[in-house]
Amino acid sequence: MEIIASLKNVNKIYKTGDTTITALATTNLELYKQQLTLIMGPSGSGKTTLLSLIGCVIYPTAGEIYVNDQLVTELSENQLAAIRLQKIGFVFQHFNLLNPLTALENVMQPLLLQGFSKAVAKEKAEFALAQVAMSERKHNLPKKLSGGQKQRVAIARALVTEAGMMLCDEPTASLDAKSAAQVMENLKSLAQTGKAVIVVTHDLRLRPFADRIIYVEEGKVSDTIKDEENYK
Ligand SMILES: Nc1ncnc2c1ncn2[C@@H]1O[C@H](COP(=O)(O)OP(=O)(O)OP(=O)(O)O)[C@@H](O)[C@H]1O
Repeated sequence: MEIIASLKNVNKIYKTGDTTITALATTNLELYKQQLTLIMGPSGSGKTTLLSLIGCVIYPTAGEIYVNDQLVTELSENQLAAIRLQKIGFVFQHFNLLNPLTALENVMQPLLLQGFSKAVAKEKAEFALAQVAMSERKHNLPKKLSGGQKQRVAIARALVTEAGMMLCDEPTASLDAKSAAQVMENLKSLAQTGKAVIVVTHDLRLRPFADRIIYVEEGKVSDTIKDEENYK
């Protein structure tokens, strides 16, 4: 299996006043292409911190992070922003679509930011929308779409740049069970096309969709669950 990102002796410690919070204890981890990896854990356990580190959103307190064999922890904020735009797709719980724009225009946005022409952006955006079965709704504004449909547009927007890695923070938390299953099926088939799809969730019902599950409990990463009672 091909590695897309790795963490070597990485930790993240927050200091506010007199208190020190170890959001992520020292972690060694490799993430792979062509896999849907679930990062699971109770509220406040460090899942978003781990995802933000992998996604080049925050710097670790110590350790090294590699994305596509590039040591990203030595890069500047601007260089990290460029990596996020080109190499990583983000999907959030609340979709974060731009309301005045149609589904198609929303998906074109990251490509226009990257400097693609409108014609090329449109062609690529239409292909991405087809991958999540949203072609028929491409001219709809977000307010005319259901929650599940909005999330599929958000997934198309995350994959349109041909990012190798898709990072999803609670992508199904606002959805009913049927829409959540459809979104997870979409993400799973994207993993099968070669992408590394990494999904943070506290919803244990999503486990059947995963190729791999990583548990984060009290800032510690492991491949086994300690106490299911803490997950809600
Ligand atoms: N910017 C910050 N400053 C101080 N403490 C922080 C910061 N970000 C996170 N923390 C703390 O680090 C710990 C881990 O937070 P994190 O958001 O990673 O957990 P989580 O598992 O994603 O939680 P949830 O499921 O509730 O989103 C928590 O104790 C949190 O309060």
